[in-house]
Amino acid sequence: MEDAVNLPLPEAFLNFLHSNGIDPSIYTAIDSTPRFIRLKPGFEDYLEEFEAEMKCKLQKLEWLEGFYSLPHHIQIASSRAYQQGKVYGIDASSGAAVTALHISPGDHVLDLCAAPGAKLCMILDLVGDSGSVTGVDVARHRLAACRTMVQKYALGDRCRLFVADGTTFSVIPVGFHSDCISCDSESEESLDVFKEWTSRRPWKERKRASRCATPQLVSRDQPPELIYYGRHSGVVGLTKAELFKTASDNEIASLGYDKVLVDAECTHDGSVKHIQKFEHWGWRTLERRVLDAERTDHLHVLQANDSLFSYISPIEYLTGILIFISVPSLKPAYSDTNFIQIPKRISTDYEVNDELVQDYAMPNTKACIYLLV
Ligand SMILES: C[S@@+](CC[C@H](N)C(=O)[O-])C[C@H]1O[C@@H](n2cnc3c(N)ncnc32)[C@H](O)[C@@H]1O
Repeated sequence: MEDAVNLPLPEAFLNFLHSNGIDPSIYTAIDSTPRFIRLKPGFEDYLEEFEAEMKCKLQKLEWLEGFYSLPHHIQIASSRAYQQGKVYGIDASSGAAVTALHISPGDHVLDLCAAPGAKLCMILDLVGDSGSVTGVDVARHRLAACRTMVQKYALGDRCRLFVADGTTFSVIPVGFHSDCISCDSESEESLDVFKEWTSRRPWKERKRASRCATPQLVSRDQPPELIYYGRHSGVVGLTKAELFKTASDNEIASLGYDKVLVDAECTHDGSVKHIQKFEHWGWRTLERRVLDAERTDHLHVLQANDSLFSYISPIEYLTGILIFISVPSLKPAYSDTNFIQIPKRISTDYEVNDELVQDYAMPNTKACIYLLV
């Protein structure tokens, strides 16, 4: 462990790392942070072309199908394979989280913190032609980026994207509407069925976007806003009333999503990389940008809400596994609620999957995947 006193990190951050037993040098050792790509299934033959173009050799990750590690300095965004949607930039930790969900073809998956969508794309690749993925995110601008990604990789056919707060989201899975839903009223609105989605943004959405000078987060009580749906996502042909109908207490047991992913915090390779950007921006700006009390309070409310309550809403819809990802974050140091402690509140229900964590964990980082079964 490098002598912490010699590191350029702000003192408050060093104290936080120290109290959580995290080696501070991982944040300054940019050269040793691993980088990964995933090949889109079916495009394995492009590996050699990609290596030749990037002038580097990729290392296959034996424990994670389709994943390869590459030298940290390689910028994949300029490669043809990336531009043509054959290669994803995605951390191995994200891949491990998705793998832990054991997704099978045909599963209906709810991704409650979906943007920007690396895991959602991987899940879409796994659910095949009979499953579906419902992606939800509280940040409209981030979910719009997710929509772009889903379209770039031509994966949107069985996908729906909702801007909504995951703690209150209650839209039922694809395919259950015809069995259980009866419209309350045959109003004109309810007869207005969803037609095939078009990339031309409706007038209402354009107006809303133009009103938002700053990125917008929706509030808990705002109704979900559908910003994308594929042709076979189960939306086309439904009325608005059918799509947004909430299940009754009796129906809830039979209307489960097969798997639910709650990724409110970054999987840890991601969070380490975010912090490392301050090596370029200047560590002094970490104080201003991240440790600023007002800003941190806002983040804390957002994250604490996720951490504490997200699993409550989806659990009603759950027939499979809920995976809850936790990583060390800045927030505990600046709030009363310690993020790391949260799983203890649900200690009777979870299993820590140590093996998976060890496979990809960077030294001294306490990342855990909690599986609620
Ligand atoms: C770590 S990122 C998710 C990364 C994503 N799963 C991926 O693989 O690309 C966390 C996301 O959670 C979203 N989020 C935070 N609070 C939320 C909430 N209450 N409901 C829905 N989304 C939320 C944030 O807007 C952010 O996009």
